Amino acid sequence: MNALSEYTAPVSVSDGPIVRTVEVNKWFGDRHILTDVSLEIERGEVVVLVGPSGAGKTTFLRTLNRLEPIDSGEIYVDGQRIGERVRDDGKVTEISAKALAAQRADIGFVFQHFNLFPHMTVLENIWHSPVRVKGEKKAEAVAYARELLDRVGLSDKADVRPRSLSGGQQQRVAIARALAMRPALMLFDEPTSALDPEMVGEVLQVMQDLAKAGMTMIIVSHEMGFTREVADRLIVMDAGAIIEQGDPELVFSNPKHERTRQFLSKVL
Ligand SMILES: Nc1ncnc2c1ncn2[C@@H]1O[C@H](COP(=O)(O)OP(=O)(O)OP(=O)(O)O)[C@@H](O)[C@H]1O
Repeated sequence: MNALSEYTAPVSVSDGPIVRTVEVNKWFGDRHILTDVSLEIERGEVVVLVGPSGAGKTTFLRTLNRLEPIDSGEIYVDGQRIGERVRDDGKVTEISAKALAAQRADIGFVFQHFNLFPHMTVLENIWHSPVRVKGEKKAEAVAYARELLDRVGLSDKADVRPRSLSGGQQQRVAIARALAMRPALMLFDEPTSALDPEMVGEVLQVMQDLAKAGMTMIIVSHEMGFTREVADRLIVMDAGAIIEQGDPELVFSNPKHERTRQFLSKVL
């Protein structure tokens, strides 16, 4: 499989952290799901987010591209406030659906279930959004889609339908599809947890290549071997809050929080 070494990040609009959240709070009904989550992620950083079931990891990822609106706090991606604008009088209002779609295009999202379009070929799945959403020229989008397919080791599958691929192959296509939008940031929500064990390695390899190529990544995963090798930072969430973070090896060997210790004893 070719390395993703030629990945080119889009031109950034700012020099600061690629992600900055300030005291983000989220409620579902009367349940407080995210509590004052403040976080900065640097460009090129690979962060793995862990925590027990229900800790709020998925919800947090979804707030980053506004799949979930927040109740209070601020979220900036590449210096831009996501989904909201602050009016001159200080009031916060939602941006237009079109402006939000443009912001979302900068954030690649890979889910547990790949949700490829079944009626399109593998190649069409990859170039479709850059043409439809970003207005790229078809010939260029197709050429880049072929390049990405090659980089995830699936050049020979360009013209087949997703259903004829294995789960691991489909997830690699989903990663290529997200990369086709030339995102500034990639979010992964348990990308290997729905796969048969023998498929996990090939997907993690693609993610590792991407990390080496300098992509900024936030990954929810319980793959601690991968985390040890690839992550710059491990963040532990519990009950909607960040309780601990740091170099994965240090957190593994010397967890500061009892809840971290309990969680790690189950996954290490
Ligand atoms: N749309 C929703 N409406 C109501 N409650 C929700 C909704 N989505 C998530 N929740 C609740 O929010 C809490 C956090 O869920 P979330 O999926 O973010 O946790 P998680 O850390 O990703 O868990 P897991 O590891 O099980 O995926 C859970 O208690 C969940 O039931």
